[in-house]
Amino acid sequence: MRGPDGKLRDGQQLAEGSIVAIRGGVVDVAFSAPVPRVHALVRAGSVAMEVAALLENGVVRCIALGSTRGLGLGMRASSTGGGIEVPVGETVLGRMLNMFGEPLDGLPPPAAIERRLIHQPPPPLSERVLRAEVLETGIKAIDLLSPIERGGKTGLFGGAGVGKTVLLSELIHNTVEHHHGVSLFCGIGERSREAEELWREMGEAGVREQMVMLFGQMNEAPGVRFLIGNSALTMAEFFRDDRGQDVLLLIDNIFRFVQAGSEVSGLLGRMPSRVGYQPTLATELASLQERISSTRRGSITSIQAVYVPADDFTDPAAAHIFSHLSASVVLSRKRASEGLYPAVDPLASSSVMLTPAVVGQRHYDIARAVRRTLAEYEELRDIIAMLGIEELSAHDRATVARARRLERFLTQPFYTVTASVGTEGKLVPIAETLDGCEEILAQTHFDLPESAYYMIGGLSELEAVA
Ligand SMILES: Nc1ncnc2c1ncn2[C@@H]1O[C@H](COP(=O)(O)OP(=O)(O)OP(=O)(O)O)[C@@H](O)[C@H]1O
Repeated sequence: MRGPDGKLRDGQQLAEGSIVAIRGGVVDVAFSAPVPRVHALVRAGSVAMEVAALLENGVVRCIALGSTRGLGLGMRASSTGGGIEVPVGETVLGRMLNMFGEPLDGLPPPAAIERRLIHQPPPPLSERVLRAEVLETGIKAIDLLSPIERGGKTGLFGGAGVGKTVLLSELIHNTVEHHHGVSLFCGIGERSREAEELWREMGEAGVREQMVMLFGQMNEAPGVRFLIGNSALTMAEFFRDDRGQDVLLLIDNIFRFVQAGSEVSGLLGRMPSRVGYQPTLATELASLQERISSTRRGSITSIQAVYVPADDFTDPAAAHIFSHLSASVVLSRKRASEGLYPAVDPLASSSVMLTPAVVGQRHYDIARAVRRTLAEYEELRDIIAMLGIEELSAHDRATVARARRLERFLTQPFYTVTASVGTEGKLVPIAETLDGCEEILAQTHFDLPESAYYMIGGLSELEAVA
């Protein structure tokens, strides 16, 4: 690739070729020597492409990173042999950029300290560290049942419309302001409207200056949605490695990265594998996820929304993403339909942080007791539906009473939806969440109706009512 000044760098040689085939977003270009290598950037007119495969006789197969409209057979294409680079450094902070690091916010391009290739190896194993530290979010259900690991990876799983984006925005609201370091938001294949909203909200909250936003939304070419994660990581790695900072990386939605990989794979003519996904799904995902790691120098804490197709958690994409995470917050449609927001499924959500050694014995015991109570209630639900609650033993009735209160206590008003719901959002420290759950498990204040526990902050609010 030419430098920002458009000139060739030392040792680079311009290769000229011509287009011999175009199939959707895949373009074949025939080069006489030198033939560009895999991941080289090729330009034809205004269209940028990345070499994905080398065919016979100097023909390279490229993925277009924009619309191929206007390209024609025989058209000239050129490559310097260099790969795609993005600007890195403090000057990208406060900006909204695309996968090339070009502005989407209408301002001049960031004057970068340096430009770096978007494909980079993950840090070596010997450099990695685990800190076993919890990132408190102020969201009761998450802090209690699925604590987020600082420097780890958390997934927010859910089918369409169960509240992934709302929860991710709330997490941004609750953590970005208190985060000492930089934040990076990477939008992959979601709606552009959501991108615009987030950009505006971050500006209003005054946190934009310590944040970079990269977007490759659903209207972009599959190649863009496939590569934008790499662009984001290259920028994040600069802050982690060169500046020794803690980076908060938010991704909405990592499933769209897998989906884009599948589109690209199809266009490249590869035979699909299980459920139609690309045969390279595991490798592609790992090459991105492994770069998201914490090292001796700095950390990357990532929170990734994961769309689960047709609410099927055995879907290969969801299952593979799951295997990379240290905490999984699973959102359930049933809870969302009952209005129990955030719709966190207490039995399906998990975290490697939830051990006595990390969160302490008391937290661990309360979380287990809450889970057990809710699991017992789940089993009793069928009997209640068939025979009515009167048929239950006194012991079971008490379990149901506790479970229904816990369920409601774990709901919480969010800042993100204040305008549409009408209640001001609330942050609840983990100590208050633990006290609250303990009191419910001990059946304190049981004279109050269940509804008193719904959409409150800490249990002290209940005492005010009582
Ligand atoms: N915590 C909440 N409190 C109140 N309403 C909520 C909450 N979370 C989600 N909702 C409701 O659910 C709707 C869908 O939420 P959201 O857009 O976050 O879903 P999603 O899972 O990201 O969906 P998609 O897969 O379509 O992107 C919201 O517009 C809102 O009406």
